[in-house]
Amino acid sequence: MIVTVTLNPAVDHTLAIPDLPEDGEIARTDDARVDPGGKGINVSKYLVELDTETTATGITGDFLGRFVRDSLTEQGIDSDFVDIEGRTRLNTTILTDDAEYKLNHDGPTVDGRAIETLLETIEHHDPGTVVIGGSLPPGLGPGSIDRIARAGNWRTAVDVGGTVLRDLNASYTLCKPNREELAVATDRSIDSLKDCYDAVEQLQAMGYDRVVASLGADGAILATPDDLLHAAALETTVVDTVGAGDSLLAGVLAALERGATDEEALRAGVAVAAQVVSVPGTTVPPLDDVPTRLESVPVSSPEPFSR
Ligand SMILES: O=P(O)(O)OC[C@@]1(O)O[C@H](CO)[C@@H](O)[C@@H]1O
Repeated sequence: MIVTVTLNPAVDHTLAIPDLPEDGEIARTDDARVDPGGKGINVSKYLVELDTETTATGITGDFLGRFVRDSLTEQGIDSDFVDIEGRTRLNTTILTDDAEYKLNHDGPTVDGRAIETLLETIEHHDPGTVVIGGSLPPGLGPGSIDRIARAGNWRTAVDVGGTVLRDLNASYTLCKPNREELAVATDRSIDSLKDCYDAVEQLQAMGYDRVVASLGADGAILATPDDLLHAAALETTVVDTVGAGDSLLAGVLAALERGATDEEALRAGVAVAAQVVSVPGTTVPPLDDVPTRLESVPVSSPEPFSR
């Protein structure tokens, strides 16, 4: 069973307008939606659609926190959050005809004591894997992620920012950087796939057993202690990319949880992400046809890196 931890959840507000308004103008639209979000929560949403047992936990507060919890319950997603006095944030995505703007709030200040309550919650669910996803709210540092990773006999996977990836010290079974996070975590400029492979190997040397790198139109990489695999992205109509990395991670984890090979897991992740980018916000599209799409994901082992 996979417990996801979102230390800084969000209500995701997604609005579509043809163009951004000029200074002083009002743009009006009836094309808007709100979803419970934050990276760990999204992973749980996709895991449930992939028939994988999961509970979402983390730290919520006030009426937006209530919205997150109630919406997950309505969507049939098990959750068990620690409630604090501060207010869960509202993150906004504006989709215009030719661009995607994402505005993320810092979130409420969280006291380190909330982490101790959170640990009891995680332990209560007895997870095999804990996935910690998203930014740290003000008041918490990377040490709180290490604290969760070290607290139990579970595997810990992280989907966190580049500087946090660099600063973590506990043992991690997997991390999921995007291109920018790869660059920051390894202090490299990333201009080519070869740069990505080098950065991924550097992250493994830093102690992450497996690295799943989400590279947008360039597909994804899965590096394990034995293999380095690259999958090209599937052709799809992209509505927006919010949640793409979370769905890649969920697809990989769900497949590994079922005992799939690394290559099958990478194919599954890429197939799931292709479905998710074709719907707005962090809406969960039907994912039951993923098994039929696996063979269409082109996977290769980059020659100079074959292990
Ligand atoms: O500010 P963070 O925690 O890095 O990212 C939060 C967020 O942008 O990530 C998710 C998509 O991956 C959204 O649901 C959410 O709004």
